[in-house]
Amino acid sequence: MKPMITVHQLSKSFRLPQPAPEGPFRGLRTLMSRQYTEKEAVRGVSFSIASGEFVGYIGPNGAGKSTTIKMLSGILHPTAGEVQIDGLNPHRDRRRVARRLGVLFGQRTQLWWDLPVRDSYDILAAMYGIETDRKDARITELADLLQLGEFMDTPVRKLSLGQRMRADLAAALLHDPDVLFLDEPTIGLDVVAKRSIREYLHSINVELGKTVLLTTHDMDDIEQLCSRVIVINRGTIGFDGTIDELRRRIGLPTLIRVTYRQTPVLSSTGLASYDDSSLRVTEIDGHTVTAECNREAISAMDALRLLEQYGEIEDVHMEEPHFEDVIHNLY
Ligand SMILES: Nc1ncnc2c1ncn2[C@@H]1O[C@H](COP(=O)(O)OP(=O)(O)OP(=O)(O)O)[C@@H](O)[C@H]1O
Repeated sequence: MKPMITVHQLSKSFRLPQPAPEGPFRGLRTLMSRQYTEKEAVRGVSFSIASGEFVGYIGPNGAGKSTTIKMLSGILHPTAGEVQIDGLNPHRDRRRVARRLGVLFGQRTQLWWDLPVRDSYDILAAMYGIETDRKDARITELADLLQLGEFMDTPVRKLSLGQRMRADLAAALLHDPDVLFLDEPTIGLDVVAKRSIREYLHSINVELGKTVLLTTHDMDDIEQLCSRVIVINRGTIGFDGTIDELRRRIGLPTLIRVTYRQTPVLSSTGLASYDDSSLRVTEIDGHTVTAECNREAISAMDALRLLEQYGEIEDVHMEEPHFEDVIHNLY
């Protein structure tokens, strides 16, 4: 599939005034200083995203996510490297790229706070040069998809956070862009609103075929929505692949909890015989034994066969490592 977004050796450095020595008016003296330090926020980042992909762009605070997104959308000039959105350069072709891009910042709205939602769409449509007929059809379509009907005539400041996010999502989609940059679209939402936003995002990708780049600290968003994840840390890409590949790479163990019909013939001295890298018993509680299984080294079936030697198994429970824990290990 042809690439929709191409990023090649992208870098961004910020020049910061060097802090003045301790003393009175330190802040002011720092501002006046002619000495600078360079902060390399993004360092030689390269990736390519195909049309129709849904990609998570994640990393700890200060990793360089927003700086990358700002360069991708033409807001910031890179210090080095190149970006192409469907073959266009966001800095040289800013207007044309803006028509191809929809951007949602969960932390701040692009709607007019005191105006009814509908009026914000009118203003945005005028800014994008969308004709009245097309605009009306588009708003009807989006109101239907995102269920905006009940608050279309309500001022933005009176919306709940979940409603506001849906209204903002419609604003990002109004000009029918091919690519969406979503920055924390579920931030602050309760579980019900989160679920509905995730469903909308899924259908925007699957039904409308939009290419989506999602930045979030919510690992459930990533796990439920993204086919691929790119991890940035201290300005460089640490991982680019599927969620399964990421799990395998981090190699956190699967937990197997086995309940035997009788007390298993497994004493604390017996633990040692399991204690290799593939299967390690971590707890014995009455009839129940918990073991950590390294799925790279041993299959779940073989692990169970091993555990079967110690009694007749009544029940088995398996727990994959939480994605949040996987990511914690990566950061
Ligand atoms: N305009 C700026 N001037 C100076 N430094 C900046 C500027 N913008 C970002 N930085 C620095 O660049 C680094 C990357 O910041 P960025 O906002 O891209 O991180 P992030 O991954 O989006 O973080 P978060 O998850 O906290 O939003 C940080 O150290 C930040 O302080």
